[in-house]
Amino acid sequence: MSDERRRGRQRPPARDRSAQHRSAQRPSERARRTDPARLTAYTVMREVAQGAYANLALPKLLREKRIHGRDAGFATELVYGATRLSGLYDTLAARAADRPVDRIDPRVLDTIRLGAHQVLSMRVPTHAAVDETVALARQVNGAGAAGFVNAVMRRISERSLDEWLEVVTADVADPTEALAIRTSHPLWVVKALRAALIGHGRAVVDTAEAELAALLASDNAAAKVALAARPGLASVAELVEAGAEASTTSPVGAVLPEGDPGAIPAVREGRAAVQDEGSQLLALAIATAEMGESALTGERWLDLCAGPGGKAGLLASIAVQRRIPFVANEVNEHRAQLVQQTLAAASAAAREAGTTIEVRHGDGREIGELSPAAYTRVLIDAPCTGLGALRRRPEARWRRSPGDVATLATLQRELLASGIEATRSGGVIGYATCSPHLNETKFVVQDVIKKRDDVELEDARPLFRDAAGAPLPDLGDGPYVQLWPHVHGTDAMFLALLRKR
Ligand SMILES: C[S@@+](CC[C@H](N)C(=O)[O-])C[C@H]1O[C@@H](n2cnc3c(N)ncnc32)[C@H](O)[C@@H]1O
Repeated sequence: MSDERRRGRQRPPARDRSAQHRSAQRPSERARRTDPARLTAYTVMREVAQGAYANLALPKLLREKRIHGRDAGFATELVYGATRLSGLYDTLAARAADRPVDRIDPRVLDTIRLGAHQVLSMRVPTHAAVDETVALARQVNGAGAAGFVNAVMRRISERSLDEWLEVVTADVADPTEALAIRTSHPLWVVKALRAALIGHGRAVVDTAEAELAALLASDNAAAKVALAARPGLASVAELVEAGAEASTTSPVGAVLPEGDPGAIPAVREGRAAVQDEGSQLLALAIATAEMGESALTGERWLDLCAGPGGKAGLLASIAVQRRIPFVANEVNEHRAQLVQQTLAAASAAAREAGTTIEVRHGDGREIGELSPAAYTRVLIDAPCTGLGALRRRPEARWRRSPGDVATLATLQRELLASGIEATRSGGVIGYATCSPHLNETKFVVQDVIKKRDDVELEDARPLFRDAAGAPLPDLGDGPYVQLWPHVHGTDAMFLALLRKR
């Protein structure tokens, strides 16, 4: 939690400097409107409540409202922080309002979440945070609600975050439940992540609590903006020239300390892309895995679940360099279009090189039967709960449920089986998720391969090399690779590497 607070210390918009003066005024005389950054944050919170994704809705609205620089950073921290920590802030709101949270209007609750985040986890002076939250409430929730928000905010601001955490966990005997409250994660997610840390060999029972606390803290910290230079289309040097810093984790990566990645020409032109460094390493691992002799000629690569096209972008550009035809498949039409767009630069390079990139719109479960043994490298980046990318998707932890794991596990098995069918003898298959949940990772792979004798599990760990070419440490017991945000600074990506006999 202290990590969250340290990283969340965005400077507030300039108008907060006049808040000291305003706090001496009577509430009826105070500002009736808040600033555009807070209003934008509120609007995005409401969109997220209707099903939008914060990481898509926020940049769009910031662009529309022409909010840039420090104010954009402030709005981003507000939305991400208030959304991630909404479970905790709702508990505090209920205490402060002396009523169950489901008896607080959801629109008013969003205003309180934003206010609580400013007071408890950001550097905004308390009086400014309370005044601005009341001004926002008056503007978007109405005058009656503003009085309620004022009372709730004043009670919340009577204690520091640490003091509140003591209060709300005082009667909680179970340490895992207390950790879930403190770090604002659903209990089932905390339990699943604890099991994953042990099951992937990252922790033993004695070290699990400390590892878990570090992992959950990293879920609440702002993730850096990572960029990938697509081989043959852009270089890390070009990204560095544009203001990024070369990644130490990924050979094709760079990290953007500040600014809009869309302003970098290579990103705008699809020659580079925003992409987690773990995803970059994973795509590079698939491209470099050793194949059996029978797969070395007439190569053809497949990304079975490609949308929106991040890993396909890296794989396709490498395939073009090697003059290998590449197929990206996606079941969702809109996402298939996104793949088409992100592969536009690689597709142009493919035409020039006399090779092909095809974007296919269809169900990956059918490809094994439609095109048996047609591909030499196959990536199955399966749809999953995304429990490994919670820091980038602030609302995800509240949207997912344990039932999703069971539904997805069936689809994951079917996609993996189809991918194996589509692979030629000697070819390699990568099964990946951005979740470390055991039921989506190891158990899927073990279950599928125990019913087959045409595939063997390979050690994926030697394929993970950092920017200097050194083996990436702490990848688990193998043969799988499991990355962790608190260890590698990447999303918690999982990879199983298989070879077709
Ligand atoms: C984890 S995402 C893939 C991310 C992608 N590889 C990237 O790096 O950008 C999983 C994708 O699988 C797609 N999907 C879900 N069911 C599918 C199916 N039956 N066949 C093919 N794709 C499917 C989803 O729409 C989603 O775009």
